[in-house]
Amino acid sequence: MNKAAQALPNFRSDNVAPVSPEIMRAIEEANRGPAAAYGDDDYSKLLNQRFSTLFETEVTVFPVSTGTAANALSLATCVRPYGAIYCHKEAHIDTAEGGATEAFTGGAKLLTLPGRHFRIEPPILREAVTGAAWGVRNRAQPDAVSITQASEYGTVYPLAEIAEIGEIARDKNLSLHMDGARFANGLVRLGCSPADMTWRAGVDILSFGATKNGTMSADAIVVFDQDLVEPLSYRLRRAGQTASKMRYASAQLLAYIEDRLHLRLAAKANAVAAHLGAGLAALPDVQLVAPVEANLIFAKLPALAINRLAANGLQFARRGDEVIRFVARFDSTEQEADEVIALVRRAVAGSTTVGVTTSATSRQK
Ligand SMILES: Cc1ncc(COP(=O)(O)O)c(C=O)c1O
Ligand SMILES: C[C@@H](O)[C@H](N)C(=O)O
Repeated sequence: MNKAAQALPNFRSDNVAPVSPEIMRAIEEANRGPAAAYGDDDYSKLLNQRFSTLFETEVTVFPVSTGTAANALSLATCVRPYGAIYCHKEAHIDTAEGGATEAFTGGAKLLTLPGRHFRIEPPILREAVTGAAWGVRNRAQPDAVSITQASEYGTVYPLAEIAEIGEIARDKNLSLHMDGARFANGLVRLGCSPADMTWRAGVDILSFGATKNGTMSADAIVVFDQDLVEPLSYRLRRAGQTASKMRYASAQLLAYIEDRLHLRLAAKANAVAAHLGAGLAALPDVQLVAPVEANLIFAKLPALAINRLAANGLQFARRGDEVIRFVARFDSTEQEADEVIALVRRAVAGSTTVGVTTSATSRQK
């Protein structure tokens, strides 16, 4: 990448974020002398207690290294090989995890559903569940519902919607999984407690994302339904997700929830996203595809404009010809957002000029 492009703000993903200074200090602090392996260290032994306090109920916590592992192993623990999982048609478990859930469940089927604002709509779910081929041997049998909070398009489920989805799941004895890759961003948006956004609304198992929000490849699975703990523990080991030097992931996760750090970091990302989204929405020929409720912005603009932005080296993800995705991080700034707004303004103005030709490669996601 040329030097000019390197100087541009990077809103490609929260996955490009550095590790937050607080988390680096926690790693440094844990890096002293030998420590027991595979979760028997002093940091890992504190996880259940500290997370049970955070979630105001008994939970069991398993550090994992990726969100995909968290999702696939969570679902594998509550879904039979001949089972089915309801998820939104834009769900990450269906669109971007290489079939991990299908693999780790032993072949479960993802039943994708439409839904406005990129969220599962309870009436649509209820209709699908009610009309499922229950007991029909040649059809996958529903076992779970998976929702993403905040969603893949940066929208956030209101508590009442989660509770309604939880009720539908419970009525049909389905497990409810939450992909919380951007969990803290959702919490900040709602201003609610972790308990209210999970188990109180019926969530049985949570992919607790932290990597996008400041940790170093340290995510976790938080289990509310304690019947899932034992089978999950075996699945984690056989999947290579029981780290020998678990102290480093555990030290990070403890620091991440200490003194509301997770909320402080997410709040910074959400605030910059709101600023960037408002600035883009005010531009001619630019429309937001979804409300900005977390740290992601999806905007529709002329394909030529996106090509120009790519040609200039701006880092972003793309959804088709005319939709661009920007993701704000805990270390993003409003100044960087203003720079992107100015670049988009010029790109759109330039792209509407007749005869504009660019050889930019459009960058798919
Ligand atoms: C909504 C969502 N869920 C899950 C994941 C998977 O996380 P990872 O890339 O760490 O496997 C991502 C990706 O970053 C994501 O955006
Ligand atoms: C690309 C996608 O898989 C990743 N989760 C991101 O949001 O950047």
